[in-house]
Amino acid sequence: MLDADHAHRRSVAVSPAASETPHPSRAEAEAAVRTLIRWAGDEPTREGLLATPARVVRAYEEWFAGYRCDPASLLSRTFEEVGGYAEPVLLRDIPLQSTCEHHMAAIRGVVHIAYLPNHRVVGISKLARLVEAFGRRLQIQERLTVEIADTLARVLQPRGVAVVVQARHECLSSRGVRQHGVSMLTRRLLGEFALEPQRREILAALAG
Ligand SMILES: Nc1nc2c(ncn2[C@@H]2O[C@H](COP(=O)(O)OP(=O)(O)OP(=O)(O)O)[C@@H](O)[C@H]2O)c(=O)[nH]1
Ligand SMILES: [Zn+2]
Repeated sequence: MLDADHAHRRSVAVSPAASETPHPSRAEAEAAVRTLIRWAGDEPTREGLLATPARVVRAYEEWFAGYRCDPASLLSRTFEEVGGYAEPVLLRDIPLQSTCEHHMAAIRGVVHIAYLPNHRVVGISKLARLVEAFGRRLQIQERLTVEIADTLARVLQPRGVAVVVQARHECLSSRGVRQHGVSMLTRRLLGEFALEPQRREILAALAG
C-alpha cells in the first residue's frame, strides 16, 4: 500500500516543475519547520507548538497542490454542442490564492479569463481549476498569467484568449516596503483578442 508520502512523491514526479532531486520525506519537512520555529525565536518543544510542524506540512500540501496536478488534463473534456455559440466566454473574479516565490508569502487576488471558442467549449469549473493548478505553486504573477493563458490556448485552441490577474502580495504589505493597499495587474492577450478593436473590448468586458 502507498503511504501518503510515497503517493505525494510519485505524483510530484509527474509535475513539470519537479526536479530530479529526491523528494524529502514528511519527517524531513517537519524537521525543517522546527528549525524555522527555532529561527523565529520560539521553542518547538513547548506544548502549543508540538503539533505545528505536522500542521504546517499538511497546509503545504494544500498550498502547493498545484505541483501534483497536470493543468492541461483539466481541459481535456470539452463540449461541441454549443448551438453555434461563437461569442467570447468570460469568467470574472475567479479567486486566486498563490505563494510568492521570492518570499514564500501569500498572493491573494482574482483572475478574469475570456476565450473565443473554436467550435468547442470547456466546463466553466475547469477554468477555476486551471487557476488553482497554477496558483497553488511558488509563483511570480507574470508567469502565472502566462501559464494560464498559454495552457488555454494550447489545449483548447480557441480563436482568442485573454487573462487578467489582479492581486495583492503580502511580501509587499507585511514586510519590506510595507505598502498596504497596492495591487498588481498583469494580463496576456492572445489570438484575436490581441488585435484592435477586440483587445480594447475584451479588456473592458473583463474589467466589468
Ligand atoms: N515582478 C514581480 N515581482 C515580485 C512578485 N512578487 C514579489 N516580487 C518582488 O520581488 C522582488 C525581490 O527583490 P529582492 O531585492 O531580491 O528581495 P528583497 O530584498 O526581499 O526585496 P524587498 O521586497 O524590496 O525588500 C521584490 O521587489 C518583490 O516586491 C511578482 O509576482 N512579480
Ligand atoms: Zn514576495
